[in-house]
Amino acid sequence: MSTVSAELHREPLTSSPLIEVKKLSLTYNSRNDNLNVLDNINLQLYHNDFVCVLGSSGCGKSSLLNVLAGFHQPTTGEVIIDGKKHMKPNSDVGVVFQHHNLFPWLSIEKNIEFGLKMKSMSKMERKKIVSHYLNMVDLESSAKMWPHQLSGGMKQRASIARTLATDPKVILMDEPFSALDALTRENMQNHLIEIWKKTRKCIFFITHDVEEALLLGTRILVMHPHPGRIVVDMVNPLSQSNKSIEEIKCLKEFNDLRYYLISTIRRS
Ligand SMILES: Nc1ncnc2c1ncn2[C@@H]1O[C@H](COP(=O)(O)OP(=O)(O)OP(=O)(O)O)[C@@H](O)[C@H]1O
Repeated sequence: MSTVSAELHREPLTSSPLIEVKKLSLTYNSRNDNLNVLDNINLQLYHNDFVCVLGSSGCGKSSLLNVLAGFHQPTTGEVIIDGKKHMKPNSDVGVVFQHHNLFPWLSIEKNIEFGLKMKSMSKMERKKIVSHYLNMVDLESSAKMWPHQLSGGMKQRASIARTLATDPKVILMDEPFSALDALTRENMQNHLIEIWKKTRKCIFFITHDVEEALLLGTRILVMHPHPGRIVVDMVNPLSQSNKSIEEIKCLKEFNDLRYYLISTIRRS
């Protein structure tokens, strides 16, 4: 690596972590085999963090996300969210998957409203929140449409709005744009940056795309496999830039970091 300095993440002086992962390991047990997928993961996530997670296929990224979501229990160690041990899925944690999981029998606005009904909110409150998030993801004119009438990018925007509407403390995203064409993907990246700037939600975002991580993340993690572990946890110096995506891609620093991250992933 030439000019790039991959600093370790430094704790912000002002806040305590929103999420703490302590000495976490995960083993999948099957009849014939035990697969040690995650080993000694220690991680702190803060309010305002946009953490992008990179690593070769099978290194355990989704397994880590599943533990953070509460879908899997760690074999050892623990996940603490806002001071409480996290044991099962709850409204503190929102998840956006690679393929949207909108209910096909509900309109877009009803999909976004769904989680709010679960929270027993008044109709007026629900209407206000749905309208706010429809506006944030630029889908006001599609409010009455059904999921099958929307493009792939619009469906993912609706999924993000539905997740945001319930006001989770953290949003976990598992390759949310990987099924989209290049142009839509770039559009979605711009949307997500804008949403993050407005909400400053803690986002944990898995991607295979090093450029995407550099364009979106305030922090970048790289995992290596066998067993899955974090080998890089760095602040992304490009996240402070006010430049456009196109301008950032032309920077020497962008290309140096890209080269550094790709070679680190390849070394696994
Ligand atoms: N439910 C499960 N039971 C048994 N093994 C599993 C299970 N889920 C994942 N694995 C295995 O755990 C390892 C890590 O898988 P995981 O999906 O977490 O990796 P990943 O880094 O997200 O991969 P990809 O980038 O290809 O999505 C793989 O060897 C996978 O086969």
